[in-house]
Amino acid sequence: MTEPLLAVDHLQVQFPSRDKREITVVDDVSFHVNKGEILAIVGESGSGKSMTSLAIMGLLKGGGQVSNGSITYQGRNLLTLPKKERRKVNGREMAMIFQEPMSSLNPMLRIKTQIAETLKIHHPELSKKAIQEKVVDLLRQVEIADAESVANRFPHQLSGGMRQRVMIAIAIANEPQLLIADEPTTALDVTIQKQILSLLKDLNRKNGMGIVFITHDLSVVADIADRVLVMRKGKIVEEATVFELFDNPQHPYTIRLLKAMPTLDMKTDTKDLLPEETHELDEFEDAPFEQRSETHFVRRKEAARDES
Ligand SMILES: Nc1ncnc2c1ncn2[C@@H]1O[C@H](COP(=O)(O)OP(=O)(O)OP(=O)(O)O)[C@@H](O)[C@H]1O
Repeated sequence: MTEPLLAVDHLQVQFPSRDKREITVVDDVSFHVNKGEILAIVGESGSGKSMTSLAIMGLLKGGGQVSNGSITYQGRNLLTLPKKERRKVNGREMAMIFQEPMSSLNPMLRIKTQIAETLKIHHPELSKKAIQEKVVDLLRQVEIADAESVANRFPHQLSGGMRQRVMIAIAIANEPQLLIADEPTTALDVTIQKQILSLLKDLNRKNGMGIVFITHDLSVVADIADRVLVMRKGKIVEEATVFELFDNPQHPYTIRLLKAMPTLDMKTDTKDLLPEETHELDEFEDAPFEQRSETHFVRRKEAARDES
């Protein structure tokens, strides 16, 4: 078997508490990401998804620490890597995007300056002209039409969707093999959300970039994931391919999450739903066709069947 891109083994993350006892927020978590794969981590708020990804990136704050386990990226344990080496990994080999791009963009700097900075850190040999060209090229890669003009703007002059595209441009600037996307579409409206998902899928296909996609939204999982981890209270309760998860969920928590998701597949199975949930389902069935994200899933399933 080929070596995975990322292997997380028995990861434990703890925070100190006032009474000096440690609070465990990620508990004995093990999983891997293969090259070119999209792995979704799904679970309710507080289940430990973000803490897992921040631990991978070495970005835990507020006293949070990896207290046990290992994180191996392309054969190297990131937890024991010297600081200088570790810094080289972030941004160059793996990158992260967040729900709110404004928290990562500097409001005082033009978009071109911010993208150029990332390029310069990892490629000091590039000339000014080469960097300028690469900035525009990156904006085009994230499907920004008027790339030259956008490069000259400040973050507040862009819409939320455009800012997320800029963040993706910064993340992919040095062609990382792994992108960690923490709820990158949650703050966006449905249409823009779909465009960003489709962009990430394209980048995954074209560049073979592995993606860890963190979300609480199962319709996003159905749309984008190859494999899924379900997290609850800091632990992984289920791991499956996307098709297995939706067709044959094993853990009661996964089943509960799926039941809370209005889908066409579940249209005929409403016996376990509360009256208000059935009402929501009725409303959903009246919703425009394109809002029914499960149709993507049905299409994906058909395509996978055709391929095999
Ligand atoms: N500074 C901190 N000190 C102690 N506990 C913390 C701290 N920051 C986060 N936590 C706890 O860690 C747990 C996991 O949080 P995490 O952000 O990983 O959840 P999540 O699944 O990503 O949820 P969300 O979708 O809301 O971001 C939560 O119970 C949270 O309260």
